[in-house]
Amino acid sequence: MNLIYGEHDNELLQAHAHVWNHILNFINSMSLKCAIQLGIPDIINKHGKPMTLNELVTALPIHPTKSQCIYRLMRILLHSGFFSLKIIGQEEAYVLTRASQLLVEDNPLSVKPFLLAVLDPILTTPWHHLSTWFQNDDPTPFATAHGMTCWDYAGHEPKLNHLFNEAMASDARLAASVVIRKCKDVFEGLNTLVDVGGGTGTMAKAVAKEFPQLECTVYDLTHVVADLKGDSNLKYVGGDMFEAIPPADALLLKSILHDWNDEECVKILKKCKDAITSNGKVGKMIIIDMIRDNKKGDDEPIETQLFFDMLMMVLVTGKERDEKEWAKLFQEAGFSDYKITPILGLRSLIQVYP
Ligand SMILES: C[S@@+](CC[C@H](N)C(=O)[O-])C[C@H]1O[C@@H](n2cnc3c(N)ncnc32)[C@H](O)[C@@H]1O
Ligand SMILES: O=c1cc(-c2ccc(O)cc2)oc2c(O)c(O)ccc12
Repeated sequence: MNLIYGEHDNELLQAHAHVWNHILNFINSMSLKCAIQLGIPDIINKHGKPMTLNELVTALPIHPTKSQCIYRLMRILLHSGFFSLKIIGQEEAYVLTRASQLLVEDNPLSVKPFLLAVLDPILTTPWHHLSTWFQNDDPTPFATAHGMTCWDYAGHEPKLNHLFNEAMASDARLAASVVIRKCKDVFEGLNTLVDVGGGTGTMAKAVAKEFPQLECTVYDLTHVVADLKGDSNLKYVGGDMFEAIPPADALLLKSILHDWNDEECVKILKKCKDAITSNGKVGKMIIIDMIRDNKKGDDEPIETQLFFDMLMMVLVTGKERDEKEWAKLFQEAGFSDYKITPILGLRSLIQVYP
């Protein structure tokens, strides 16, 4: 190999930096996790005005020998856009950015539960098994790491069940607020709705509150709904969507189909079709999921889609699909038409008709 680059020195150095940035990329995630665990966004938020380094260090629950290191943690988080600096008198002081506002505990749309779930060792360990998984016949790197599926593990291990349900609930709060404001008409004229794989019911509760005439059911695995109590127009039912789905005018499937491979999705969709066409009625499915965009555009959304797709491969048997792939699933399960409404950035609401 020719190691004398001469006029290509610049490209060599750029390539070197590119490789190092990828090797060390985990430092961004881990620094952010540390800041969240120390409560830094909450402390700055509660301070109510820009916070100097001294004020921050004094407020933090850290050992005095580590005080000198906080500015280094803050420096990398400033660089990655989680905090910014304001000049107050002669001093610089930290303020939250839009990104760190989404990590504050009392923000109802907080992404903090997701961060704590995705970066928990239960969900990061499978990444260390990715190459082994490529060489064996396990269904997922999660199964290679833990010896069972993510769903079985959550059924046995309350910590994962709790982390996962909290994370999904935080996402459901965001989705519910947008869907109810922007797509109210989707629920009009319905008498019954089943939220298939509805988790602990955050989305269904919001819909049930907005539409008091609508009878809502949250249908999920028994370990997820076992201790949950419904109210006037909301109930919880435990069961397996691969076996049967309670009949309804409409079925909601939010972040469900991206968890499963094509064969599994067609099985679920056929059960959905049975549920919305029972008793001679013709209902619909309301899917909220990502539609992968194949066009080259803004770099960040493309990278986010690729990250989500890898997440679905490593933790579960799923994938993120483009419109053609979605249409193929609907057609194979016997549905005749669908309508896409883009609502949440990369995610869309898809109404699917038998
Ligand atoms: C990614 S979460 C989505 C939760 C909720 N729909 C939301 O978006 O907030 C997937 C859900 O599917 C449920 N699930 C997994 N396998 C299932 C099955 N065989 N039958 C019913 N629900 C299942 C999980 O327990 C989990 O609550
Ligand atoms: O780690 C995740 C994250 C999601 C997720 C994140 C943000 C959204 O807007 C929707 C979904 O979904 C997951 C999922 O469905 C799963 O089975 C495992 C992990 C994750």
